[in-house]
Amino acid sequence: MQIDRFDISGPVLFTPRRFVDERGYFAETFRQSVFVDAIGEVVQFVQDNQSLSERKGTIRGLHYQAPPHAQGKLVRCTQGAIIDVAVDIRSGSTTYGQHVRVQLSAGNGAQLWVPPGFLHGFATLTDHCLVQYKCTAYYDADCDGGVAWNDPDLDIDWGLSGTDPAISTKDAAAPAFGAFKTPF
Ligand SMILES: Cc1cn([C@H]2C[C@H](O)[C@@H](COP(=O)(O)OP(=O)(O)O[C@H]3O[C@@H](C)C(=O)[C@@H](O)[C@H]3O)O2)c(=O)[nH]c1=O
Repeated sequence: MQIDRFDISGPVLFTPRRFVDERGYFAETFRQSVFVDAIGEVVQFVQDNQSLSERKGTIRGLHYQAPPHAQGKLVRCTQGAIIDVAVDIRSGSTTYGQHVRVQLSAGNGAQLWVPPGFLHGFATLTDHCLVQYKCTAYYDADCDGGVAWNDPDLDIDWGLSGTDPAISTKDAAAPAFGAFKTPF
């Protein structure tokens, strides 16, 4: 397992080793001991999610779930490719408002750990994009929140270069980052 860190503390990129042979490959996609060692704490995943985005240029985000139901997420793309983004919204963090941005794809097998205290979102770079993620807390609609994906203060490059993005009604109505009060 290759483990990469960022200038922003918290998020970690995991890239499982692939054992390639004439059949294809084998990979351990999750190993608790390696994961716990890398993030420096014990967490329990209680929910697995999967979303299919039919078209390239779909954006889901930026989302968070507020305490007491805050979620850490381990995100991967198992069909197609995405730009995955985690924005630091931890009060008092020296990197508050800054983000980590990675490409996750079926090809690279990489997985991003998005800890509690981060907004999360992704943009699909291909049609028929399948994204799967493990969560450390159950979904709770009352704690669900978001921030505008295209907020100029966040200045996120979603890698869409002019493509008109497909956005949910909920995400299109999300508040600006400046109007948002972090619950973390
Ligand atoms: C996230 C979620 C949604 N739902 C329901 C609520 C709603 O009717 C429907 C679609 O929900 P959404 O529009 O919020 O789905 P989506 O926009 O895909 O939301 C997801 O986006 C990514 C970026 C994340 O980080 C996730 O945590 C989650 O917020 O599914 C659940 O039942 N359980 C869940 O865990």
